[in-house]
Order: sequence, then structure tokens, then C-alpha cells
Amino acid sequence: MPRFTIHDLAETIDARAAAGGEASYTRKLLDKGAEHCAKKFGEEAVETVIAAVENDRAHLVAESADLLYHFLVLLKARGIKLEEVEAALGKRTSMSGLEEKASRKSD
Ligand SMILES: N=c1c2ncn([C@@H]3O[C@H](COP(=O)(O)OP(=O)(O)OP(=O)(O)O)[C@@H](O)[C@H]3O)c2ncn1[C@@H]1O[C@H](COP(=O)(O)O)[C@@H](O)[C@H]1O
Repeated sequence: MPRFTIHDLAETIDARAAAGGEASYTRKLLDKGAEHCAKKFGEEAVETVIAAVENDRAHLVAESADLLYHFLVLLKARGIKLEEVEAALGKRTSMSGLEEKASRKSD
């Protein structure tokens, strides 16, 4: 089975955003604005936390998929490319998490 990546999903979201008036869930979210997309992302984050605390594996996987989708829609709503987030992560690979945390405090 061909591997489906988060980039494939980001491309689908880009296509839905460009598709004008066609009815799609993504289009509906984007039409409601970035604040609405942020609220939906927050709801999905809470649902993911609940699934994790309950230690329900299948539920956590499903909520994680919802969360990633809503994360990408939120980035789209604010005009941020997934590649920008990856670049931010990439810059951190030369330092440990603790060093990265310390560097943020001095910003
Ligand atoms: N991966 C997803 C995906 N994950 C979650 N969701 C939707 O996100 C919503 C999240 O859930 P809620 O529980 O809050 O649902 P809800 O109460 O119906 O939501 P609201 O009415 O409050 O918006 C559900 O309606 C899910 O269907 C997704 N919708 C779309 N995708 C992908 O995006 C592609 C494009 O979708 P369309 O834009 O619909 O064509 C699809 O092919 C999928 O690959």
C-alpha cells in the first residue's frame, strides 16, 4: 500500500482551499476564519488529551489523526506552510531539548 504522508494531507487541504465555492469540510472551516480553525484545533487537542489520559490506544490514534488534520487547516488559515514548521524543527536538531528551552528564555 502506498504510504500516505502529512504532506499529502497538506496538499489536499491546499487544493480544497483553492477550490472556491465547492462544498467541502475544509472549505467550510477556512471560510469561518482562523479564529474558528484555532478553536476547532483546541477542541481536538482536548479530545486527544482525554484519550491519552484514558489510555485508550485506538481512540488516541483516531484523535491524533483529527488533531493533525485540524493543525494543518489552522496553518493554512494563517498562511503558514508545513515546510516552515519543519524548518523550525530542523534548526533544533543540532541541540538537545533542554538547550533549545534555554535558548528560548534568552530570546
Ligand atoms: N483528515 C481529515 C479529517 N479529520 C477529521 N475531519 C473532520 O473533522 C471533524 C472533527 O470533528 P468534530 O468531532 O468536531 O465534528 P463536528 O461536530 O462534525 O464538527 P463541526 O460541525 O463542529 O465543524 C469531523 O467532521 C471530521 O470528519 C477531517 N476532515 C477531512 N480530512 C481530510 O481532508 C480531506 C478533505 O476533506 P474535505 O475538505 O471534506 O473534502 C479528506 O479527504 C480527508 O483526507
